Amino acid sequence: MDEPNSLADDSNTPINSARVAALRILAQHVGGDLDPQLLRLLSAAPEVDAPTLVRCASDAGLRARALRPSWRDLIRLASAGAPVMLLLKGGGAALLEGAIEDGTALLLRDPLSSAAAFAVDTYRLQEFWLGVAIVVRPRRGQAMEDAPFNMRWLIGEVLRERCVFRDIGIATLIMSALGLATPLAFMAITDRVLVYHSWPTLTLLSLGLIVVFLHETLLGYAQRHLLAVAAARIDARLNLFVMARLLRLPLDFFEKNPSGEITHRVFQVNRIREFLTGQLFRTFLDLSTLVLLLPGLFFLHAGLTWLVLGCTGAIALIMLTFLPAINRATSRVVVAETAKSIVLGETVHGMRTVKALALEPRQADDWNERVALATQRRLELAHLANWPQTLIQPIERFIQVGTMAVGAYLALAGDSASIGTLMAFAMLSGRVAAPLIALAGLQQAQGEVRAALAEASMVLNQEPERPTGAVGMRPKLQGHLTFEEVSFRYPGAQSAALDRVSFDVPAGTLLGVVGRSGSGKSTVTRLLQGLNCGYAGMVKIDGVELREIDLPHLRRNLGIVLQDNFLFRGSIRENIAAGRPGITFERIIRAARLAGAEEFIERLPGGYETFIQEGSPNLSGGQRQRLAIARAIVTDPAVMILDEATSALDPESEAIVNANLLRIARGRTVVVVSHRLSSLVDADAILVLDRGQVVDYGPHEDLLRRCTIYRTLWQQQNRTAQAKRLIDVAHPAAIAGQ
Ligand SMILES: Nc1ncnc2c1ncn2[C@@H]1O[C@H](COP(=O)(O)OP(=O)(O)OP(=O)(O)O)[C@@H](O)[C@H]1O
Repeated sequence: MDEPNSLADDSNTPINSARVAALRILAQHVGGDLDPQLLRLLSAAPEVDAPTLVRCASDAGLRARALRPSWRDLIRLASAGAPVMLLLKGGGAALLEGAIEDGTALLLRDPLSSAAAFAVDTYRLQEFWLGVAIVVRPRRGQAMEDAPFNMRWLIGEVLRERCVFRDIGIATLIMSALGLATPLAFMAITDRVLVYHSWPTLTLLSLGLIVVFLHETLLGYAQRHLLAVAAARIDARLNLFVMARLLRLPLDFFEKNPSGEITHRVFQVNRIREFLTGQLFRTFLDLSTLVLLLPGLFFLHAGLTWLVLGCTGAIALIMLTFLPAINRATSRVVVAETAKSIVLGETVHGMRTVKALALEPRQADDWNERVALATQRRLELAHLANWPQTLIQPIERFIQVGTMAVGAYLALAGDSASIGTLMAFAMLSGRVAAPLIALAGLQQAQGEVRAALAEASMVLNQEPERPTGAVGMRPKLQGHLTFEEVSFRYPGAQSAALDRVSFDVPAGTLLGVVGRSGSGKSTVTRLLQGLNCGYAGMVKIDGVELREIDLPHLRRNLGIVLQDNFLFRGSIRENIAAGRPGITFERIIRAARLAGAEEFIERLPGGYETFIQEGSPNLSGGQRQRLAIARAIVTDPAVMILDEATSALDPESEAIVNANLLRIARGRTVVVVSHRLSSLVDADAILVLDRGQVVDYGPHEDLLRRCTIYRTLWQQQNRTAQAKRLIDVAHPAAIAGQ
């Protein structure tokens, strides 16, 4: 049996083999299936760290977590039989197989060998363990992942913390029992100490109260701490859930809905969570104290207790009467607030255009209008909500003060209640009424929450791009593209974007796609990326229908460059690697060189480590485009799609990209959508589309001869180019003639 250290230092196997093999074993253990292509990339990577391993497992739909467990945690994990990998120093890994019964040693196994597990104690482990463990758990049941986002689902999530809530509940009950002590002590002081001048009773009561206060303080701290922990955990889970749901939505959804509206709707989840763990939970906690307080009140004075309950019932009635109107007003506020967010999101997102077109006044007017409407709606709600509050206030005051007056009247009329009893009753009665009033108040909050839930579920309950858990085929792609009688209509569109489109492109072809605006060029590339699946006919890559192919696998094998590419915040190196695991720095440099980006990257002060801001304002359009090309080719994809990738570039940048295009195209299929036909002259074949139909397919010279649309487009562009040349020539002459 090899010592674990030797796993890391084995010079015959790649440095990451142990970690990759361990990940594969963990995934198999929980019924997962990792993409072999991804595993190959990982094996070749310079370092496979914990976040990379977690990401790979998550890519395969598994739930993985990196932990820093203590020895006791490791023993617990081993005893539970959880599939766990320990990361070793020097890049190695070991599998946690079990623990010796007395907890003095763990059983580890080499993932690269079939030899039996070996035992290590805590001291030995520290020598070669990095202190990090990866735990992989099976994906949740499909039904659970696809479960609709609704109140039931949310309550289920909240109840996952039921152990914490149980502890909080116990603390609350003890506190409410202790809370009875104060009024009872006052009662005793008034009725016994003051009446009989009893010093020993006073001392005893004082000591007792100090103990009670101490316990109350400690329990209060524990209660708030537990609640904060539970709320934070629920919050974290909700946030993960929201992102997971957002990421699985189809692109169509984001194109149809303004980003401000989506963000606003999604944020409603936080309001719902706050309600569940805040107002709702606290009300139920307070209600639970009634179990002790109500008998206490009845014990003190039954008649007055019925009076308090009667007043509380009246308050509830008032609130319920106003409830429907308040709910309607709340919905109107939510709609107005959403409309506000849309303008805000649009303005921030399109600030460049706003500035360029001097649209500030228009945006400001739009914003002012929406703010005015939202303010009006809020005022209407506040005005309406003011009524029940105004009506309730005297009843609340009566509960606090009136019961005292009624009690005094009863005492004068010969009732047996003592002054101390009345004081104790007055102190307790407020605490009984408050949760009952809050319960009625919940009804109002519930209306707001229901509106927020409807908002959030409009986004979170959208159909996903692909059914959850669907893992399709993962063939090794060569790049043979086939469209067979493909027809496609965008949802809600009047006419078809593609109409019985058929063509066949052998692997390794440089294919140009041309046509007038709206002819369906981009739609062809969208279907190839699996962005829209509701088409008729067949789209095949290497003979496999696209819908059969695993979507992440398909997209990993495609390199996409669009007209306007989004670069993320981070260094140039990170942007080219684009978070893909296993990309070496050499590959990044090679991709940058091939894309013609190397020369400008090296001139930047930080080179590959130069930081670019979101949207990359510190780069020119040409530089951004070359980076986008480098990002697309860094994984050496079988198919590259350039959709108007050079149309926004200046002639010099365009010339650089075009000069590299033939080099980039070597060994892969490249689909170039371009309005500039001159950049497609060297293409192996050109597909001419018009109104969603294939008009012709062939090399430039043939099309020029036989395809009228192509010839017209070519002549139009040549005429423009000729005119430009004439102006260039005429201009200096004109200047010279002056
Ligand atoms: N997301 C969408 N929703 C609805 N209709 C769309 C959508 N995208 C495109 N279309 C419509 O589909 C048709 C084909 O559009 P497509 O973008 O494929 O054309 P194109 O040839 O790439 O045009 P351009 O050269 O102007 O980019 C057009 O009529 C367009 O209006």
